Amino acid sequence: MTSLAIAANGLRKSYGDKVVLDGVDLAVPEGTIFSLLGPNGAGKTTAVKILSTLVTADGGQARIAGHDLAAQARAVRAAIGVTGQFSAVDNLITGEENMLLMADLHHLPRSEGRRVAAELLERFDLVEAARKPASTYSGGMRRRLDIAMTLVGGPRVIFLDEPTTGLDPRSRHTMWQIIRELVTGGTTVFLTTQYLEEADELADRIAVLHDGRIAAEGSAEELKRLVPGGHVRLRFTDPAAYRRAAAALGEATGDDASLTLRIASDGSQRELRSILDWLDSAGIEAEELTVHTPDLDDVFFALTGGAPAADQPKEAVR
Ligand SMILES: Nc1ncnc2c1ncn2[C@@H]1O[C@H](COP(=O)(O)OP(=O)(O)OP(=O)(O)O)[C@@H](O)[C@H]1O
Repeated sequence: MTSLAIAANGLRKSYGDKVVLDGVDLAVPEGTIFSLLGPNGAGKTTAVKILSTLVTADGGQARIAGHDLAAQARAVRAAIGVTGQFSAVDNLITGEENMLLMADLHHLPRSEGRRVAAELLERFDLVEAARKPASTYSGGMRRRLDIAMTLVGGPRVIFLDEPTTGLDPRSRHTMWQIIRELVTGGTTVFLTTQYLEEADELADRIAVLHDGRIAAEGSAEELKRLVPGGHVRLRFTDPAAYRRAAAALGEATGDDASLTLRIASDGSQRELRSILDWLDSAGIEAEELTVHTPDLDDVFFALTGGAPAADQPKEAVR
């Protein structure tokens, strides 16, 4: 049986009369990436602060890496690393000095500290910048240094609070690669993000935080199955072909202006084949066939009651 790196029950937190967390349960198996997804102000950072012992919950319990959050806070702190909005990087000193300072904080012997720092600077592609002040680093370099510093203590659970917010696409992809590599060594990653795409890319399991509660939880695929919205779209250039298809396909919704038909479908090979077979046998030629499968945007907006996602085809098959 896989054990849980994070197990939380009924976490509550209010600031004044604002309820931020209203009974949050979490179960994160060891060696996996878990993503807590939510819009600005949903309470993601508050959850990270509670689970990393920085803030005390008003109610509920949690065990992190097997240690009770309230009774064994020191053991929890020794087992975790936290990076994110509250970066530990000191701008006035170099990247290497930041690393060595971290090694000192973890009471590593000097030679061991140097070895670990060099290894991590190399791993995070910071060797060239190592002797430069951190103030000269780009946003992506600073995040990499931040994570490298967190790894000095060999944490079993890492909290990454919005690790890619504000990064350009290239740095974001580098960060994703780093996060994936973290779990291959057995580390557990608890990631908060506002980016659905990021959760979809990285997370084994995703929880959507809304109104202080977990509105839904599951793998990206499981969450996508929660919302309807999958369809196939046929676009015609010949109005006569469009009308014939519309008349024959009773269940399709038509848009006369764009000569487009929309047919509810799960996008499976079987359903696509039957649509194509039907078109062939009726001698109707569609200009274009596109498949729209629900994505995390659809899930997120369905759960949080926002505006529906732009109705864009995600995958063209012909
Ligand atoms: N120390 C505090 N005192 C008062 N209110 C707070 C405090 N910390 C957070 N809040 C409030 O709690 C709510 C949740 O904040 P939190 O930072 O956890 O959200 P978040 O989901 O991490 O959002 P973001 O994506 O903007 O970081 C917000 O309304 C915030 O204003």
